[in-house]
Amino acid sequence: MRTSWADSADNSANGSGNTNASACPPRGAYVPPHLRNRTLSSEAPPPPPAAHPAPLPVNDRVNHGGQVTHQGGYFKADHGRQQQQQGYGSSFQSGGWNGRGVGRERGRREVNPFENDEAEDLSISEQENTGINFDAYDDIPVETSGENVPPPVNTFAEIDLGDALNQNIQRCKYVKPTPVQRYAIPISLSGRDLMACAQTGSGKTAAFCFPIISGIMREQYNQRPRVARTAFPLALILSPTRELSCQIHDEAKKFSYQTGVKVVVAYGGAPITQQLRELERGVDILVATPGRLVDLLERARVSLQMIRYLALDEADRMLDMGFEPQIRKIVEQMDMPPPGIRQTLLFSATFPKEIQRLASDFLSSYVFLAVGRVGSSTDLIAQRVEYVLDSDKRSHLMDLLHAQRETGIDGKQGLTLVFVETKKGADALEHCLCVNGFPAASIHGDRTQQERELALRSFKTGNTPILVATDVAARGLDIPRVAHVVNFDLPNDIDDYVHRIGRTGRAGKMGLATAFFNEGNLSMAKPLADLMQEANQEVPAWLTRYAARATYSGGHRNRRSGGSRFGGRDFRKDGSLNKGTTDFHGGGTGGGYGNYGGGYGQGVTSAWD
Ligand SMILES: Nc1ncnc2c1ncn2[C@@H]1O[C@H](COP(=O)(O)OP(=O)(O)OP(=O)(O)O)[C@@H](O)[C@H]1O
Repeated sequence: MRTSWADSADNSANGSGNTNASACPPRGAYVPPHLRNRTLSSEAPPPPPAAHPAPLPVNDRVNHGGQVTHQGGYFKADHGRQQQQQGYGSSFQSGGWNGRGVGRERGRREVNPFENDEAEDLSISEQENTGINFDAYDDIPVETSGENVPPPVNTFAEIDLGDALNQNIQRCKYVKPTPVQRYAIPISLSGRDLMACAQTGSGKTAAFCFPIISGIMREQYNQRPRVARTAFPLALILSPTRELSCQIHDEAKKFSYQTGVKVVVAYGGAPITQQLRELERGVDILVATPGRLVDLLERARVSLQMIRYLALDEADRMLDMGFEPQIRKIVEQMDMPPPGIRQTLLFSATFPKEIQRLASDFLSSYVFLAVGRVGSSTDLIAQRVEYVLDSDKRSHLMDLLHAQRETGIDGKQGLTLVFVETKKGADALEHCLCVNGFPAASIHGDRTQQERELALRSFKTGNTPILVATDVAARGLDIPRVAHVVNFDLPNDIDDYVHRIGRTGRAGKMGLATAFFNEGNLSMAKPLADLMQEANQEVPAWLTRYAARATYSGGHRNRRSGGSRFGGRDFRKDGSLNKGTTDFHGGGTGGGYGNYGGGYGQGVTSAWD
């Protein structure tokens, strides 16, 4: 009989299990708490040096040539920009598309992307999406700004996305739109540019995919240039990591099944020949990482001249110092139509003002949408912070993992994602966990793409229920059953923390996030304490003292200094750029929101590829 990993930890501690355990250095040799006779040093954090007395932290192109009308149950937009593009008709036939072959991808039988879902135990797949707790969203504050913002919808039925897409929404078991979808879909369908900031795990992928797919279905794009071996996609979706691009591709394929809209993915680390072959077979929506796309553009295998929709997922990350030059090259220096001709959709859970300012170069008379409280730190994610010395982190982590054996979800072991700062640190921790009987895999930028995919698959399936990761896995990844996120090493930036913990507590489900804090994380004390307080989490008194100390010593440089009720605030409202109007929706009690930090601190880019 196969024993569980926690059992094998017990066995190894008893000397009967893992023979590799002896290979681990003495500090790494794990002894479960019940077999030990000592208390953890981390349980009683040393008080910080006397702090200065300090108060405790308290708890436009609007009408771009067309009117948006609400006709017969769906939004119709007379996009002025479409008329500027040659060859774009607009005879949307509800439920079908123009000249697109149902069930065929340019002569090939279309693979049913729902096949695996249907083969799965129905009760599980039902739980995944229809089990979403929409009540958790009732009290969510929403802010829109910009001129003539189209009104939100309450149901998918209110917007005619087309029969084929509607069927796919049903196949996905999406019963009603999430808050970001309620607002973003009508805004995008009306043809407006959009900067959307909404909590992690709240359904942003569908929020930008549905309008793109529906738009392509509804219009005729039959006059694409014919240049041998060059692909002319109509939509480009960029994301910062290979894994996220693959995930968006998988989702987009489900949403576009039998619509005739063809989705292709291109990302680095994988052989380019296969991707070229796919592109040659035709592409409507290209999902890509920036590096591989630049390669394809330079080889003239892709032209952006027909791009009608540009979406940046994790847009703040895409426009920070690591990626901005590549993004500018793709968007501004190649042959992509300018803002106002193409429609641009930017999505993230975090949007620092400095990045908003950069992003506005890519947009035309856009709507800003903020949904939900800061980042993902809603009540759905229970946040804990523990004082743990660097030297105690491994044994403390193993204690947490050991304790989890007792608290499986629905009789199943939940998955645990452990974030570390460096690639070497990831390797070392994975090794230590494995030799101590905790089946772990790791993922970081020094791994081959094959190794990365293998690790992710093994984690998703529960074969290795622990994944040690750098920030390469911090954003966007939607892995069901991630019950616990451990910040073994805290990031230097509170926004990175928001994205990391957002790998749990997704789509209305509960999750747990534990952070190990020590003197090395002083700059995170105040933003972390503020964030936890805003999310109604218990802030340990010692963290409050560190936060006060950090404030007084000037150690706090994080960008979200003021705290905010929203994941971001429209930077246009701060200065002379404020031409639009602002609407607030829902959100329960008042309290307004403070400044969204401003300033853009240097991000840690080393863990990214
Ligand atoms: N309307 C809906 N009803 C039920 N489930 C939904 C709905 N929309 C999306 N989901 C599910 O919610 C989960 C999270 O969605 P998604 O990955 O798009 O979140 P996100 O907002 O992009 O998160 P992140 O900020 O981490 O990238 C997915 O499993 C998705 O299938």
